[in-house]
Amino acid sequence: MSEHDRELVSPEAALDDHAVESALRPRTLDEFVGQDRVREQLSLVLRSAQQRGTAPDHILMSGGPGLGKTTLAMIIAAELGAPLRITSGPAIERSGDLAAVLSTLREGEVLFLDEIHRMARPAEEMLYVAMEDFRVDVMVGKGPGATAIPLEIAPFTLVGATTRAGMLPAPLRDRFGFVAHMDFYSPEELELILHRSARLLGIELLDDAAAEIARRSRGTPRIANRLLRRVRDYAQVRGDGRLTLECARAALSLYEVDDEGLDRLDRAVLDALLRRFRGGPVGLSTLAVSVGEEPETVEIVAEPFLVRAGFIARTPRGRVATPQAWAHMGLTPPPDAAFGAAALFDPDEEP
Ligand SMILES: Nc1ncnc2c1ncn2[C@@H]1O[C@H](COP(=O)(O)OP(=O)(O)OP(=O)(O)O)[C@@H](O)[C@H]1O
Repeated sequence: MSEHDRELVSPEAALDDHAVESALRPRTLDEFVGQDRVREQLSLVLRSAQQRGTAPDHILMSGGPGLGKTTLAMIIAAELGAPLRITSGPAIERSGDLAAVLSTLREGEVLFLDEIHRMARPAEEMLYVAMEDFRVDVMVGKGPGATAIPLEIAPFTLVGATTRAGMLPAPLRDRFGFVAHMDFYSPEELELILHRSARLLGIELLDDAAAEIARRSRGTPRIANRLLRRVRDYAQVRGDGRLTLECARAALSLYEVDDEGLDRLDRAVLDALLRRFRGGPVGLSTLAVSVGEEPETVEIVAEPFLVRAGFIARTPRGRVATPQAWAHMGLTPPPDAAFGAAALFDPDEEP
């Protein structure tokens, strides 16, 4: 897959998208579309803390890329009227990196720690203490003579985000008072998001075009907004600027987003699963190698949607294609295809 293709269909943010993405971010909980349960729960956590005049509990958000975790972190800070500090797990390579952030927090500040599961282990331990006791133990000296000097820090609210809640060590997970599970968005919710974005970008988006783009956006607002921009390009260059159903269909097929919203990576995964592994069961790493991707990319970017859309089932023996996958790819399953194993599907189980 070329970089260009990946940029179009991947839920990961591409660099030049950031300016537009931040312009399109909802600023308040009321403007935030969908995730109704999370919104309601979060609103209670925030309001009650405000009434008590204390910092709210630490908040963990789990969910795939592009579902709105960063947006929600910004909204949390805005709703609390608190400053926001943003960092990420990979940026914290040593506990000293974390100590530098924690010791400069202001009272009530919201610290957004993206990809929290990728933080260095020693820093994790420092974070436990900071979250619970608002203290960091700064190590002075080395070897047997090293001493820990406790340093008080201002009470703050940690907002952690992860694509893999299951990978967080239990002691860290347990220190969050509230865990928000972000799910894929329904096509109706994505339509609302698209209309809102079109309004902000000054684009004339017709209802049936919005429905078409929403249906093909893999349940992900970031993808919906990105496809909207590509359909806009098409309408501008080849049409009269209005985003009609015809424009949407033509542009999406040009960019190889299929009827179900599957992109090149999704189709490569399905193709390998069906043709090479006769529908499975096959392990995730083997599947990833056969499409030339990291297992993490297949697991986080492609698989959740393929499972959700009913093309793949995760079974204790590996990934299995469903009859719907064979039909979608226009292939006939062999007589011994392992559909039966799909009955063992348990969404919480990691084969
Ligand atoms: N509920 C929503 N309503 C409207 N727009 C949304 C919503 N959620 C996300 N978006 C849009 O999608 C884009 C991506 O969202 P965001 O950056 O918050 O995702 P994320 O989950 O933090 O992804 P990543 O983990 O990859 O950074 C934002 O620019 C925002 O415009």
